[in-house]
Amino acid sequence: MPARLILKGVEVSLADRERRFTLSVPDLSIGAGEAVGLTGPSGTGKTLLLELLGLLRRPSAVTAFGISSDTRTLDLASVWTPGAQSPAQVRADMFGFVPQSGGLLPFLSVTENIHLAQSISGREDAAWQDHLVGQLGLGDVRQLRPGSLSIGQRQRVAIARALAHRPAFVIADEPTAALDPGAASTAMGLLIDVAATGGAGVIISSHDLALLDQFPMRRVALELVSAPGAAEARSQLMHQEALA
Ligand SMILES: Nc1ncnc2c1ncn2[C@@H]1O[C@H](COP(=O)(O)OP(=O)(O)OP(=O)(O)O)[C@@H](O)[C@H]1O
Repeated sequence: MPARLILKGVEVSLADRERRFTLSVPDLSIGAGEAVGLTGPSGTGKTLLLELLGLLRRPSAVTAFGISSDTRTLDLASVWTPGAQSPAQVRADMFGFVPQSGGLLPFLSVTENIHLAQSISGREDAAWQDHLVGQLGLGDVRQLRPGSLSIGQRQRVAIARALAHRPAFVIADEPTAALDPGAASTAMGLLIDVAATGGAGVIISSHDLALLDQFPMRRVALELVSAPGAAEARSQLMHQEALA
């Protein structure tokens, strides 16, 4: 059985002196090769949810949070326990990230940026790297540095880099926000296709509902559920029908 990311009864909070925000995920499951679109009004916790999934935030409550397959279950809630595999190790091993605007290293070429993900994880695979460069239409610019690429090309490099080490899951936070509608649609389609080809599950946040509607993916949304004026703002993950 391919890997499946499973969350049940998971909560994560942000707090400072004046306020507290809690995101609740009653139930979320993302399978290998599956694409999930994440939406929700500004401030409902989309980035926080993606940070939780990518082990950048420690959950405050967990019934189940793990990656399961036939051969093993990796308990993601235990990565903060001393002596366990660290969040950074598990993150580098299991996840790829596509940030809002590239996040590429400016002094490395396209190929070197993509290859870095393989060398960090110890998963060198020149054939897969060449496949990604080809599928993402980057063959003609592979020797160039990010500064001489268009924004759309940079996002395609970021997609290739996120998938280069064959992660089980890809987390994309507003990956097309900086692109014009045509380039956004191309990049979104490629992200979904390339992730599926690599057998990776992908979760993509976007404000652009019309863009998400172009692709046949499962949809989840965050909604604010706290009463107005409540001491703690609370948001919750809801499941929606795919519209495409
Ligand atoms: N230190 C903090 N303490 C309490 N609440 C916080 C803190 N930092 C951020 N928040 C709140 O957490 C909520 C979730 O933020 P997050 O950035 O995840 O939302 P988002 O849905 O990604 O927003 P956007 O669509 O505008 O990017 C926001 O309402 C924000 O105001």
